[in-house]
Amino acid sequence: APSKDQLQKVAEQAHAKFKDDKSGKNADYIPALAKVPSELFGIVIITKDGDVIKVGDVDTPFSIQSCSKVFTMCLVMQESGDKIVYDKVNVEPTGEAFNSITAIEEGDGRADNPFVNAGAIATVSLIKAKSPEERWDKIHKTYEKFAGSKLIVMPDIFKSEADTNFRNRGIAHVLFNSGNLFCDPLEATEVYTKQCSVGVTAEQLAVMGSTLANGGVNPITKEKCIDKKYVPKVLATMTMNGFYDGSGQWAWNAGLPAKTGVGGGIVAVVPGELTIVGFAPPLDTYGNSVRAQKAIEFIASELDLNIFGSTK
Ligand SMILES: NC(=O)CC[C@H](N)C(=O)O
Repeated sequence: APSKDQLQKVAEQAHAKFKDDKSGKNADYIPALAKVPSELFGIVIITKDGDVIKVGDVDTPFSIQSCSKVFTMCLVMQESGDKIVYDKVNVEPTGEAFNSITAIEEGDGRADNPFVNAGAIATVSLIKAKSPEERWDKIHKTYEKFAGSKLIVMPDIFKSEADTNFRNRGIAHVLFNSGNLFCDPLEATEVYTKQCSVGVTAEQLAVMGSTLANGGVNPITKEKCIDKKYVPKVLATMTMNGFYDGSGQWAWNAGLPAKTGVGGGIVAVVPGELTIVGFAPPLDTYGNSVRAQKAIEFIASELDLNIFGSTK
């Protein structure tokens, strides 16, 4: 495994190499995301032993967005087992955009996988809860356990998305209509929107990822967040679906399970070793952060971390 000094050096190189890269564009379909400063750029690496390497804007909270989908999947697996996700949501790539409705209709009516919006909303609906408050509370507590710190919903982001999320409300209703959503559709959408609006720093997101790199145990707090036996399923799902219709290109370039969010975060996992988080708001056409991708690809390549084998 690379030493702490090596990790620090390569993280600094990645930051220097890509910090002036202006390509991509902030998400603007959620109006509040368009206003986040585009130049923000942070990189964090956390090892399974709890070593923390930080470069750049690592203390600025940003909305977790779709990186959250990983941890809600973990909650449902921990609560009800892995089979429920496989059976009720499915685990197949759609080859379509993250907010596709066509993908649901072209398949068998299920949401396809937990990391597109349809699948994430369906996953939220699988949480055992008697009220929206309880559903949200379980998610919130799960994320805080994975992060080992207090997390709050960013009010401006939540309001902005809740006021404009008509497409996600539509997706929830399409799923409900075919028997593939398991609570009230507006409740599922509202709780999903809240989970996407949780604010995390790059460091907090990295602690969340490091818990998956460490077999489900948070390496900082030592708390168990998910059974070890479920972690490979989560990482497999990240590998296949973490970047939506850009997942093939990511696997080719980085060779790491990872999940992106339209807030600009990407959390990547080297199983059994470490996590790498990149944060930079401008996105490519798939909705994945440009600089975070480049930084993680660079670090993975320099340190030869590709899970499929050495690329040297
Ligand atoms: N890809 C994403 O990060 C999308 C999350 C966002 N909250 C949405 O539902 O559209």
